[in-house]
Amino acid sequence: MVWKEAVSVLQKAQELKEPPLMFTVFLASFIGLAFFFYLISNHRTKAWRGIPPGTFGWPLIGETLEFLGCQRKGNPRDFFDSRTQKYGNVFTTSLVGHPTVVFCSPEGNRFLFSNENKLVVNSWPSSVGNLFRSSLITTVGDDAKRLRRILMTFLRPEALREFVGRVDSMTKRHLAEHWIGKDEVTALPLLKRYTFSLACDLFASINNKDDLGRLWLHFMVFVKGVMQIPIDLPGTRYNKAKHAANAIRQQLGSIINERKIGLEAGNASPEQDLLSFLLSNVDEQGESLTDNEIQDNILLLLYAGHDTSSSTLTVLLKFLAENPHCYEEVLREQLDIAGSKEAGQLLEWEDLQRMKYSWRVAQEALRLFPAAQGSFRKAIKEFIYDGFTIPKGWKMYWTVNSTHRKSEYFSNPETFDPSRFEGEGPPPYTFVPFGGGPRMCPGNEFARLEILVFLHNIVKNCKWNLVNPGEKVIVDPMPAPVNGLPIKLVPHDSVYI
Ligand code: HEM
Repeated sequence: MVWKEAVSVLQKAQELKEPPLMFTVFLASFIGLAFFFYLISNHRTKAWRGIPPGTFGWPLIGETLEFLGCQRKGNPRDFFDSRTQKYGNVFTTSLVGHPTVVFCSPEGNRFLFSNENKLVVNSWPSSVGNLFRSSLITTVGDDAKRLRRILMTFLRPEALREFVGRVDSMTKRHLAEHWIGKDEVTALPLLKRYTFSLACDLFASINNKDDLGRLWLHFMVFVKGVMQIPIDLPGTRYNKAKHAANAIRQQLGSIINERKIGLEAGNASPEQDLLSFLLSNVDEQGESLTDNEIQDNILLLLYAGHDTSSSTLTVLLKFLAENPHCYEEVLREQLDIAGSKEAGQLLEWEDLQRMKYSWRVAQEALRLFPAAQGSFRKAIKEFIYDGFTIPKGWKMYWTVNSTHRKSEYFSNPETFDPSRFEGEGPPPYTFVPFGGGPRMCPGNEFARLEILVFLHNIVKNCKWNLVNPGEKVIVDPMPAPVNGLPIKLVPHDSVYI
């Protein structure tokens, strides 16, 4: 943003015939200071004894712009590959204002996942912390364990199995409204709408069109500001996200108040959605979540839960169009399941367990285009890893981009091949789309549910062809085809919906 502002001042000055003196002084000072700090910061890595090699980049912003830039160009691995070639599988950089050590190997993943609360704790950039306040993502140690236990009462398979039929009927409605009977659709925006509506319904029974629409508008602004340098000035993505988060909290606050009344009067059920679960559940100390904690955690789950699944479904549709033999195999599996059901009978949890090939296809999509790129940790004490010192307080980052497309772990890594997940599957800690250890994604079963139910219903109805074969996929912040994946729908002769 600092650059953007400097460039816009520069453009304004260029419109004048002669640059004003103040501007010249400002620009010279800016460049001079930036260069001075750049030199200092590049030396700083050498000032610490025994830390992994690397550079800190620019003052404040470090190497964040290059890190984000590689993602937006569709090549998130470039940032890591260029550094691991120079420095090895563990290197130092500076991201979002912090010195950060990046771990780039299955051993590094295992180390970070298994040392949570012993040597490291979860630690997102302050932009994320400020936006999500008291939610799971910003808490560590016993507080995180407590929150996770409470959230898992809803997200664990035993609870989710009760919601499969509801997800199936919502999916059928969504397809009938937006896909079936259309010649051409753009997949990504529709899938975002699908996963967002599903999450709103299952988390807080928000299904009225006006409420959903209002929440959606705020959410689109919010999502863009989460992984940004936290410059809180009017007009920055981060500042807009803060305002959007407040509006979302307000909307959730009213729903919480209404629900409390409904639960007391017996007009709402304690099992109807996540919100009811949270209002009705107490931990072992007999405490339940405060209203603020509920708002923050629902905001987090809506954020973590809808863009990730819609991104995965979109790339999945792309791969199935590009690999007709995989599509045919998924269709065969899903028609087998459909054939075993009575007319009008909805899917059940046991049906999902039979979708083995379809899930391998989804895993292969998650290998090639993982929805989340990695996550941050912080050292709670100084320790040695692989002969290097990691100072107390420093950040660490693990990333899917260091293993998912490496030929050491995946033969022909660029080829879409779901069969690699047969049998024992990939070596441990190489395929990590949901992370691992105590901070592993708590929504993985929920994501599997949405993805498989959608796949079941779409393949039963149609095939599809890409309007733009070879459409590039960028990562901003999730993988997304640049044009949102327009596809031509080709209905089957018989309709199975
Ligand atoms: C394809 C879909 C998804 C992918 C690839 C994914 C991936 C991830 C990853 C990599 C993490 C970070 C783990 C770490 O810090 O080491 C994470 C965290 C998280 N995810 Fe997911 N996720 C998905 C869907 C969901 C869904 C559907 C939900 C909610 C229902 C969800 C909720 C969360 C939450 C709350 C966290 C923070 C956990 C913590 O800090 O302890 N995710 N996810």
